[in-house]
Amino acid sequence: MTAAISLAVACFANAALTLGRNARLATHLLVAMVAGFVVLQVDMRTGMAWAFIVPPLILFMHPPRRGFAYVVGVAGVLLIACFSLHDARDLQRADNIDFICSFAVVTTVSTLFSRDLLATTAAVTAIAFRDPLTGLLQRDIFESLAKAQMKRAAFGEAALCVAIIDIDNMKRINDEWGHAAGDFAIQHVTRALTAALREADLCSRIGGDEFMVLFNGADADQASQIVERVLHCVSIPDARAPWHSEHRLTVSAGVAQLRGDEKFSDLYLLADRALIRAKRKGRNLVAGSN
Ligand SMILES: Nc1nc2c(ncn2[C@@H]2O[C@H](COP(=O)(O)OP(=O)(O)OP(=O)(O)O)[C@@H](O)[C@H]2O)c(=O)[nH]1
Repeated sequence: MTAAISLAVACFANAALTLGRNARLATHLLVAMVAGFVVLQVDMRTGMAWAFIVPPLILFMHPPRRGFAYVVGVAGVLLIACFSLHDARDLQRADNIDFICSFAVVTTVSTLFSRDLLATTAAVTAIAFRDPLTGLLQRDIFESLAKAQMKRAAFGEAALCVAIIDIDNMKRINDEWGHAAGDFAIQHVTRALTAALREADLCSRIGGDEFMVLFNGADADQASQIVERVLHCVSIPDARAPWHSEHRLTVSAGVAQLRGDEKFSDLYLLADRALIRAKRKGRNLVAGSN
């Protein structure tokens, strides 16, 4: 009865902590309570029977990568505690040996299952969050990450900028060398972005031939310099390009810096207007928003 009440209290505390977004502490608490419940059972047999829920519980609540080591650790401690606290004669009983073997099997199967789950989760995340042609972030994921970073930047000292980068004369590439050539151009620009951007910069293909970058900790001048590097990388000819030497691939860009409490849509508009100015000035240029 006491054990059942403590388990109920543990579940309640866990739910409260999880709702309060302290999920890690909630997990540790629940695992500790269940492990305590298992160890303090009146006899080893009942304790071991309850122990069966520990590995699946940990793997359900913990991210699988950490759950892998955590489950083995908790299961080991649990077994040692059961052995030390209960009557040693219990060990002689064949059915308890059966319990221990079954527990080991449940632990192993749960752990293997967690590895599968990890691989599946990674694959699904890659499909859901990434643009299939470029591997860059999907627009809506980029937008929500950018909004979160903008909120943080509004409270802090660090500057924040966004840039919109658009391939020049993409329609001509598609019309003259086909859509596969257009796709090649998009991938070429993606490679240039990956080479020129810093690790902290967020990048997305927000539309057909249009990319957006968020520079955290860079003002308009610094962001423009990085975008200039992108322009330089794009201009390096690729021998595999379907247009050979008949075309020179270039991009234009508009940069806007967060000055006050602008929303994401305001910054987008400023960067987009700057991009239009860069196109009007003759393309292959970076323009600022002022
Ligand atoms: N190959 C390919 N083409 C695309 C894709 N998405 C959009 N496009 C094409 O990209 C072109 C975009 O053209 P615009 O940006 O409007 O114009 P542009 O020819 O690039 O001219 P400027 O932007 O003014 O330099 C259109 O022809 C679209 O059909 C894609 O995923 N693959």
